[in-house]
Amino acid sequence: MEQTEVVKPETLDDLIKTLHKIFESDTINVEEVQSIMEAYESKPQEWMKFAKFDQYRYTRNLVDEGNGKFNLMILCWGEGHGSSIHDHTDSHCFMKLLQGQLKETLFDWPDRRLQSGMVQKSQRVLLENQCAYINDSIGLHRVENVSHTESAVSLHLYSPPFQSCQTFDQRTGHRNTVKMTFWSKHGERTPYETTLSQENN
Ligand SMILES: N[C@@H](CS(=O)O)C(=O)O
Ligand SMILES: [Fe+2]
Repeated sequence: MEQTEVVKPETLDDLIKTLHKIFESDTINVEEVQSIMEAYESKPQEWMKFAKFDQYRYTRNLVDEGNGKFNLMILCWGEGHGSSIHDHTDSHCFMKLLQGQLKETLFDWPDRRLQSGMVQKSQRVLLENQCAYINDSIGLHRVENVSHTESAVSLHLYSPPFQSCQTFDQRTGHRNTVKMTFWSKHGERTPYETTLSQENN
């Protein structure tokens, strides 16, 4: 596959422009997107307007709709906040750390017939500016900010965009489909009613 030279995006706007270009193509090169996202050096003043925290759970804040090809969003994780075990609805998922650290735990898909517990496959800590990648064929994950003193902020790109995912009970492997909502869009808080159904955390 054709891999264009990785030019370091100097700003978040720069990164967004480059992503628009890359996603004009119908085939996407995972390594290319990952390196571009990793090459952007996080500068809080560039993303602060999107970083809105909630006291109780992580928030999802839409940054850019990628011409319908991807959703780019900033997730804000307070101390001790974490997601459930979940899938990514057959999309590509890129996750770059803008601030702090996040622990990612990987799981295999549970066998529907066995109804047994889910055993973790691996675990890693993502550091500032690193960019991880997952999709449903790699498996499922849980993401947590395990710090008691530092918040964390991450930049996620999903392609194609999706509005719901499946969450899994670690003890039984039982799954639920949950709707995913935005705490804010383009820096503006989403009206209250539309955020009620968020359940992935
Ligand atoms: N995939 C999750 C965030 S994470 O835990 O990877 C979400 O979009 O809410
Ligand atoms: Fe995820």
